[in-house]
Amino acid sequence: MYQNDLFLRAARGESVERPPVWLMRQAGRILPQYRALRASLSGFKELVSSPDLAAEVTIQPVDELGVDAAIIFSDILVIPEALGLDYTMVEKVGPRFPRTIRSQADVDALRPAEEAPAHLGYVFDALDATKRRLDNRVPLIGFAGAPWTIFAYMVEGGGSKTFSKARRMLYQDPQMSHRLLEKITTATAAYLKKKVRHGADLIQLFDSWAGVLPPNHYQEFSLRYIEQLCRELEGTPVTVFAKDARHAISGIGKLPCQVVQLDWIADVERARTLVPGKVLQGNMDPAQLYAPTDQVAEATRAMLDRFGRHHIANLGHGVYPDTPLEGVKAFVNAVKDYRYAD
Ligand SMILES: Cc1c2[nH]c(c1CCC(=O)O)Cc1[nH]c(c(CCC(=O)O)c1C)Cc1[nH]c(c(CCC(=O)O)c1C)Cc1[nH]c(c(C)c1CCC(=O)O)C2
Repeated sequence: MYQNDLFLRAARGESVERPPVWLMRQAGRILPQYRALRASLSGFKELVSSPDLAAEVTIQPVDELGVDAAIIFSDILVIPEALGLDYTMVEKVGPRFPRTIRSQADVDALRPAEEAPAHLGYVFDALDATKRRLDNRVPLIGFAGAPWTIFAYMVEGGGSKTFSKARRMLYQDPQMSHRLLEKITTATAAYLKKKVRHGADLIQLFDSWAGVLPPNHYQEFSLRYIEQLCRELEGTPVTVFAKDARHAISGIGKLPCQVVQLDWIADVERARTLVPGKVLQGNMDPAQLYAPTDQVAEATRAMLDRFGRHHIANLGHGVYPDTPLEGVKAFVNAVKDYRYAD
């Protein structure tokens, strides 16, 4: 079906000749083509909501870097927006929500979860345009935020070091917290199923703020909703990324998902033991790509040796926007030149 299906074969746990490679945030400011297009637009949201432009930047890293998978250009924050909570993307600051969730009345004022996909037509159109233009060269990854991470943005109103407003709500009103998480989960499940119908071959769930929750709260307010999403997506491979959640790894190992993304702090040997039978994705330190290119290549080979088989090469988090393109290419090419020993 695909000219290059290495990524999907590896994600299904098949034995492949070398690990596939792609980078989180590969469609973005590391590419001069992206920066040029972005400069001609009013902002990030115009790019996200214009299907042809989103398709164009989705494919740029496939052409420029030769990665083994494309990831649809979008953002995890389209879900709160579809639920009726608008955000703005402030240059050099990040996302800001002018209105946040503070009470049950705020939760009730959101749109019904079932209606969310009807407000996300531009994402499905972007998937359609991307599939046409990719012309079966490589598979396409769809994604969403994990419910806890979306909850954190909706309550906090933006990024935060501590997410103390969001965490306070878990202690002060666990019932209401669950109602909001249920709503986010229902909307996300409907959205992701529709992404699959529009050609997403694998779904990655980003729990970027997993690391601020203690183990009991991670189980109660995050993992169970991720598990629900994995179950609803049965038949489609799912990758789970719980960033900075060292304690969560054994719980994630029990999820009905196929791939587990590791951050760059993670201990690969420990993860192998605690996540038996799953494919691991990751986990080069994004800062490693600032090094001279021969060192990048050497560090990449060392990482591939450490993981062994059943691995998808990636960074431990999104590529930093000011990473030199030579460093990114040295990483991708070192993986593509690698062969498993046996
Ligand atoms: C937390 C989170 C967000 N968005 C996302 C996450 C989870 C991953 C992670 O932990 O980083 C996910 C995301 N955001 C974006 C993608 C596109 C696909 C890809 O990986 O290439 C993906 C997968 C585009 C984007 N999303 C954003 C950009 C930069 C906007 C620009 O070009 O001006 C891109 C390319 C903006 C964004 N979006 C978000 C933040 C905090 C920011 C600001 C930080 C920044 O500027 O890099 C929310």
